[in-house]
Amino acid sequence: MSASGLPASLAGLPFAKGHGTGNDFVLVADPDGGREVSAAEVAAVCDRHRGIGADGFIRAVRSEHLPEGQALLQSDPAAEWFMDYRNADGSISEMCGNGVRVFVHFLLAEGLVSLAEGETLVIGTRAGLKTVARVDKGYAVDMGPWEFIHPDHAAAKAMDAVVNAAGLEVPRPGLSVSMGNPHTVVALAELSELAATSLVAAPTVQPEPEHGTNVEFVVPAEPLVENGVGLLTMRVHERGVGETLSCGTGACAAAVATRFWAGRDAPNEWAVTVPGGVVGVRFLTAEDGREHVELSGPAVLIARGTLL
Ligand SMILES: N[C@@H](CCC[C@H](N)C(=O)O)C(=O)O
Repeated sequence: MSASGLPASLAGLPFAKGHGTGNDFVLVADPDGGREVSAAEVAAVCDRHRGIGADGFIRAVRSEHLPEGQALLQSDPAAEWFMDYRNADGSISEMCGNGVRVFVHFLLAEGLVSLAEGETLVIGTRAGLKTVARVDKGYAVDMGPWEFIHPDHAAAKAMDAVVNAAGLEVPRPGLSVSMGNPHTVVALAELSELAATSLVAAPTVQPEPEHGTNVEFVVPAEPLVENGVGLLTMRVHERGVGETLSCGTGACAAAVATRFWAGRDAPNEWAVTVPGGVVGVRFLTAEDGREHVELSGPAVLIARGTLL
């Protein structure tokens, strides 16, 4: 332990702090992959009282230095950089939608990549390759295809989980969706019900996806669609964190579930309002012929520093 109270192993480590719609991250550049971080180190840095404070910790490593990255380089040699993502408690997550935008913003600010208007950057993640472009108000990320988590999910079955949280009058039906990482989405009828739901403790989900789940409570607007865009308000309890101001993969899962519930005439474009702002979600047919989900939103860096 150093005098700062942080693990002594972290002393002298340069970092940046950033966020995407209030979902905040500590970012560290480790191009040669020599600076593995432990769960205890991540938890200490992300501690909001004794550390820098963040929902997640992101290490930028050249893909060639990680086994997961090497595998991705075989399918796309352009995937030079890998986003090594940890939740605030130190656990690993496969993917972070807000994080990947902030990650690219960080790589640009550090001069590690360039990304001109009209160009794209391919990033390696534990949920596969993600293609990122600059857009008007930030970055757009091709998040790849979505999937139902429960393999026995029948297309006719609108719900496949029962979710409970403090403040709900009765347990609610939910739908579990993978965006590379797990989500369970619950629709509520009223904004007042959303406000009354307590996310201090993790909601219970039955059956719970094998590796736990992030839980999104959504209130579809009435009317649902304005100028061709579906409108949702969402709060989220993130696996490995707690309630956060935003979750990019969660917003994608929320749009997937609500579009599924709304049926054939539901729009392909969505605006998801979270406590920290608004993110955009679009459904596109990609070059591989499959439906992909695109997430767009801002990315901000607020500070650079050195851990003591
Ligand atoms: N906030 C992220 C998701 C981060 C990972 C999540 N907590 C998990 O464990 O899967 C996002 O913006 O997608």
